[in-house]
Amino acid sequence: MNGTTGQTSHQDRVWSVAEHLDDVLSKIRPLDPIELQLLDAQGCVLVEDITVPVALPPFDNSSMDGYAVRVADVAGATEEFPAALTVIGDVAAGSGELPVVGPGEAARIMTGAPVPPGAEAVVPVEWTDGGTGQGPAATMRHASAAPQDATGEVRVHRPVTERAHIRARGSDVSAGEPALKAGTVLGPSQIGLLAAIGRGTVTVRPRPRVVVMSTGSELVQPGEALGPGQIHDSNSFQLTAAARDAGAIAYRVGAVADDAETLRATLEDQLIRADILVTSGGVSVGAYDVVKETLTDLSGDEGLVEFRKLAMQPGKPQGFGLVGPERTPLLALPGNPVSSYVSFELFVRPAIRALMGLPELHRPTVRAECTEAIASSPQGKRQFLRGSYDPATGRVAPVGGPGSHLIKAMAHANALIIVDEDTTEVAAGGAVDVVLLG
Ligand SMILES: Nc1nc2c(c(=O)[nH]1)N[C@H]1C(S)=C(S)[C@@H](COP(=O)(O)OP(=O)(O)OC[C@H]3O[C@@H](n4cnc5c(N)ncnc54)[C@H](O)[C@@H]3O)O[C@H]1N2
Ligand code: MOO
Repeated sequence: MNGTTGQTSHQDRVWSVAEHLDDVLSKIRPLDPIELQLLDAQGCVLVEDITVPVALPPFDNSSMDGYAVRVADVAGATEEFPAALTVIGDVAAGSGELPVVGPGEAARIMTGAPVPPGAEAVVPVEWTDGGTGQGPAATMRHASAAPQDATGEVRVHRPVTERAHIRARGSDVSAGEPALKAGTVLGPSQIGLLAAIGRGTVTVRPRPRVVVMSTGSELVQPGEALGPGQIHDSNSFQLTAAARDAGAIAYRVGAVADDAETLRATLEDQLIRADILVTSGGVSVGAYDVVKETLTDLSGDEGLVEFRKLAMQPGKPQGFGLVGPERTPLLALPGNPVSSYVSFELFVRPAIRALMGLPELHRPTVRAECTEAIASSPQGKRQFLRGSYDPATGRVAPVGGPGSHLIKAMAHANALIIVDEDTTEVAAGGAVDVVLLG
């Protein structure tokens, strides 16, 4: 499919960052919705409108630990001249059988417990003697230590108005009202609301499964000793972490050697569990750049991956296409560690978020004052330098140089400083756009 002629023309063309991103996003469709348990749906986009089935709160209940009383019984009460009421029992949260509060009576009631019939208000325990016959109570005595407090007499020191300290049925939300609209991203509070209205499952777009595969015969798993010429595989760890951070379920495949057959077989194996495939390395012009070699040669049935040059630094060589029977998106990122991470941020992260159907695909970008001069930036390329952004001052300081092997500087940065295509230098104090990495 992607024969020599097509390949040559693509090689000639230099793509802008925006063109490559548009091409990637134009080929990504949100994943089909599925029904998930509430906690599994965290961070996902709801695809159904949810209506409240029953009012919240479902019944009138107390907002205080105290005594459920009749208003007239405590009118004019003071500490000096308290209203003495007969305690007829306890109403704890979860109580099903409620005592009826008659004239001159009170029921001891706990926060969240249903207001018993006959009661018109709740007096907080601090406004009473707590049944001790002493001064104002600071707290109730535990039922296990003082079971007698559920009966006997309580002295109330202050009057209450009708409905005081009662949370009315439906005061939060009434039955039939919309709870959440389709398109809502489910954060902790939305999950809390769904649970409160009794939803155990919801229909959402699922988290994409991202398979991350690094390539390179020089790569050794961290924790293992290095031989001559070897380095530890850091990209697959960084990219897997980045995929999780973007909201995906990420699977890291150990580094694949620079061997076309192994790579092809590994890809075939991994397709089954991937909504998106990410490779690092092997996309440049070297003799062992096996990702490019293997994926350029896919038969039409297997899909099509294009390799292209971007007007960008780092991240010049990139591959993108759809592979396998499901035409799974594959992004082949350059192997230099900073290049692969910056490429992930710019292209893979938005793709993951598009698969999730999220409304905002991109990291926030702000305008910032650059604390140091940027002496030279390549003409015609969009450069992404690592930076440390201080939201308090709105200033960003470059961290490390432009080299795409500078792993430590990346780890000490929280932002990418954009030096656009037409800018070759930035004076100290000059304004730059900054991508906040969060
Ligand atoms: N003659 C040319 N050489 C190169 C060009 C070019 O245009 N002409 N482009 C350079 C640019 S820009 C980049 S970026 C890299 C991309 O190279 P590859 O994608 O083929 O990556 P590799 O050659 O496999 O590795 C590059 C570099 O990164 C290290 N690496 C790779 N994988 C990992 C990993 N998982 N963990 C840590 N480090 C990794 C690898 O050892 C190399 O040092 O090509 C330039 N060359
Ligand atoms: O463009 Mo490469 O990505 O500098 O290192």
